[in-house]
Amino acid sequence: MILDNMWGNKSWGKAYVKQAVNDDYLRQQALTSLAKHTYKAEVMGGNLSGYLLNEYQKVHDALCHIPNGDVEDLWRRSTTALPSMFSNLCNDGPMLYIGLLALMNPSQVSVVQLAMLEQTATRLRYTFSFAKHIITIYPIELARLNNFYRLLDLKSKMKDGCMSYSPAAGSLGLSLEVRYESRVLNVSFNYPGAKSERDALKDVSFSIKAGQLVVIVGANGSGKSTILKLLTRYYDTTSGTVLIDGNPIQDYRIADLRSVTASLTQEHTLFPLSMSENIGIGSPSSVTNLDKIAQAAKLAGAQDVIKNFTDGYDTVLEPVKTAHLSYTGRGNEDLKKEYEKMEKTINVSGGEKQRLVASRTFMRMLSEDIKFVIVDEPSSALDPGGEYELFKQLREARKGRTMIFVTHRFAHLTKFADLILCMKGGSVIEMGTHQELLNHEGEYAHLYNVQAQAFT
Ligand SMILES: Nc1ncnc2c1ncn2[C@@H]1O[C@H](COP(=O)(O)OP(=O)(O)OP(=O)(O)O)[C@@H](O)[C@H]1O
Repeated sequence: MILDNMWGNKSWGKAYVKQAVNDDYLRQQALTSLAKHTYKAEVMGGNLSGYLLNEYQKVHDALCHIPNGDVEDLWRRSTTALPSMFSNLCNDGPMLYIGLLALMNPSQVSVVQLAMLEQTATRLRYTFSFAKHIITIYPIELARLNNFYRLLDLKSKMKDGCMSYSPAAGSLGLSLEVRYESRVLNVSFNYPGAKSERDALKDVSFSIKAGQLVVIVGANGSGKSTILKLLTRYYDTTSGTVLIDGNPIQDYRIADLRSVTASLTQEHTLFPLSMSENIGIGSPSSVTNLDKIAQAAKLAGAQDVIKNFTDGYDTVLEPVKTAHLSYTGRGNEDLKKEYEKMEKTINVSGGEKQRLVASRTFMRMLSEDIKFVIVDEPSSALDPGGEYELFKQLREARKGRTMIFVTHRFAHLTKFADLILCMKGGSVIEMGTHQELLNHEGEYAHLYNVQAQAFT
């Protein structure tokens, strides 16, 4: 009985399954999970922390600031009996004392004294209840909230620049629509803490004019993705300079650069949010614009994926854990079935996931003032027809913006490219157009012919 009371009230030793069904609570859990490391690149790259913090604050207010924990954790905290035993003692203790006193010496205790004592005891009980909240719940809640804010306020460790990158800041006489010009001069780079002797990039130089379509090709590990990371300032060069519109990339505010960049990489992932929010978050200011979301889904070929689910755009993907099966209930088949029914997850295939993620990038391209688009192997799970269509739509949605593709399956893309960079061992070994490089009969021609043969 005492153990039962101390360790979680009435559930001690019993088998049970519980589920949280409150929409606000579930959204709070989903938003909290976005502070995890797995989403870091996406949250940073999409400048999403402001939007997510705002959404978190809304749901936190809607829940009247109840503690943020998983369903079992919450229940235990609200029902653990030690504090309530203590507050009961406060209530009953004085009465017990007066009762004993009255038994031993009835003449010393009046009815008024009894009433006053009871009132005092009630007040004390409230005081202890409040103290219980402050002592046990509030610090935990505060720690979780702080953690959430800290994780979402993902400040880059790099020194930020102070120059804004706004449409009026163009240089080199470029038109306002196509101003994202990159020049990489004698750049070498090695990843911080990398064990390899070899630099990831070694004395690389090239120039991309605003509005060009560039394709980077080369073997695994040749440095293709690393170039994109330097051009979007996820890292600073070890030596050499990266210029954006004629200015060193370090001079610009990082958030400004991110705000004009749309990316689609293999690291992009789905969030535990609805399909529509997963797409709409590509442009937080248009997250409720369902027409635009549908247009973005269509461009990425995701509309059929969405139609497959009864709840369509409202389907919540990779939902958070909502149910709890008690330890003692694990051997109980009926309870287990009940639990599995409650905890069923929404699964999408790898290719469907890539289409949904690509919809987010299209959303960004449709709604934001994007100057630079990077695409890094976003289609490994798509069938060849799907990949061809996705690349075609991306090319067409480009509308004069600077765009860089990194892909191994480039045969249907490079003939549209203004510039191809062919990489090997961290260096750009050839650059030019498709025809120039074919005529050169070097590494690019070799890679191209290997791909072409596979389709003849
Ligand atoms: N975060 C990292 N830390 C340390 N080394 C890294 C990191 N990322 C990449 N590298 C190394 O840097 C080199 C270039 O990697 P990069 O990812 O740019 O190649 P890639 O050409 O894009 O390869 P793939 O075609 O396989 O995607 C490789 O030797 C790789 O092992």
